[in-house]
Amino acid sequence: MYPYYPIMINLQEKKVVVVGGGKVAERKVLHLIESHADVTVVSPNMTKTLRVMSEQHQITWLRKYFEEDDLRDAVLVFAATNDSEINEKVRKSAQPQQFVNVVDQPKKSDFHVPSMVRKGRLNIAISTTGASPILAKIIKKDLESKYGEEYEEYLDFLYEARQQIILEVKDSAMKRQLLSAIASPEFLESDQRNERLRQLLNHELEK
Ligand SMILES: C[C@@]1(CC(=O)O)c2cc3[nH]c(cc4nc(cc5[nH]c(cc(n2)[C@H]1CCC(=O)O)[C@@](C)(CC(=O)O)[C@@H]5CCC(=O)O)C(CC(=O)O)=C4CCC(=O)O)c(CCC(=O)O)c3CC(=O)O
Ligand SMILES: NC(=O)C1=CN([C@@H]2O[C@H](COP(=O)(O)OP(=O)(O)OC[C@H]3O[C@@H](n4cnc5c(N)ncnc54)[C@H](O)[C@@H]3O)[C@@H](O)[C@H]2O)C=CC1
Repeated sequence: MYPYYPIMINLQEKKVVVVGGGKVAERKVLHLIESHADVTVVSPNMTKTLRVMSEQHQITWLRKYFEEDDLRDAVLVFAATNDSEINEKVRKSAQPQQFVNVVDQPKKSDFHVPSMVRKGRLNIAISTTGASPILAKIIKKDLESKYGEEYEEYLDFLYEARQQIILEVKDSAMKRQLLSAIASPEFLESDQRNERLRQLLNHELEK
């Protein structure tokens, strides 16, 4: 077992090809669309949800059986049919620089899709490296109860506050101290975050 390398990847306007249009393909496509990827599904038929997405031009549907040329220009490829021979053919058709996920062959996949907790800018990915997708889902539920909806607004605040601190505070020790201060339960729970930040900044800058 090789350790996989986790990254948060910006897929905006990147071409992603999903071969197969069943339940598993649908789950992958929904997350890809959330990330604004340019998704093409190659499959003679698709689930109702995928059909609606195609009608609404959220995805491109190539209504056909897979052919090698369908992978052209894709950065990511999902071999998500229910036919393991076709999935293998997809994998073999890919160029070395393309990353392929084979839904029924974890060991032959260049990447796995983790379970995800998303609260705005907070993005937690859970992987069991193929050992147990169900455990990944259980851990996700657990983390979802710990990191609730309040984190979305809080992270937006942290983002803005950090930009402001970087801009206004030149001393690196002071900067570090302020960045730590705002990443605390006190700020998470406060409903007067901006006022508190201003006070802190004024206090530090007067020193
Ligand atoms: C390797 C990986 C490759 C990949 O797909 O990227 C893979 C492979 C396989 N999954 C299988 C089955 C199931 N997968 C799920 C669910 C999810 N599977 C996901 C990811 C991954 N699945 C990657 C590793 C993730 C990790 O390392 O933890 C999640 C996290 C993300 C997503 O898919 O979006 C998503 C949870 C989404 C959520 O958080 O809600 C469920 C449960 C359910 O559906 O409720 C079952 C049924 C129970 C079971 O079998 O365990 C099978 C057997 C198929 C068969 O029986 O033929 C294989 C193939 C094999 O293992 O050989
Ligand atoms: N990685 C994961 O998370 C999981 C993987 N699986 C695996 O995923 C496979 C697919 O599962 P489902 O989506 O439920 O199957 P499904 O039967 O709902 O869908 C299969 C899709 O593949 C398409 N297809 C078949 N031959 C094709 C070809 N030559 N070219 C293009 N498309 C083709 C069909 O038209 C259909 O849309 C299962 O066989 C299972 O091994 C199952 C559960 C979870």
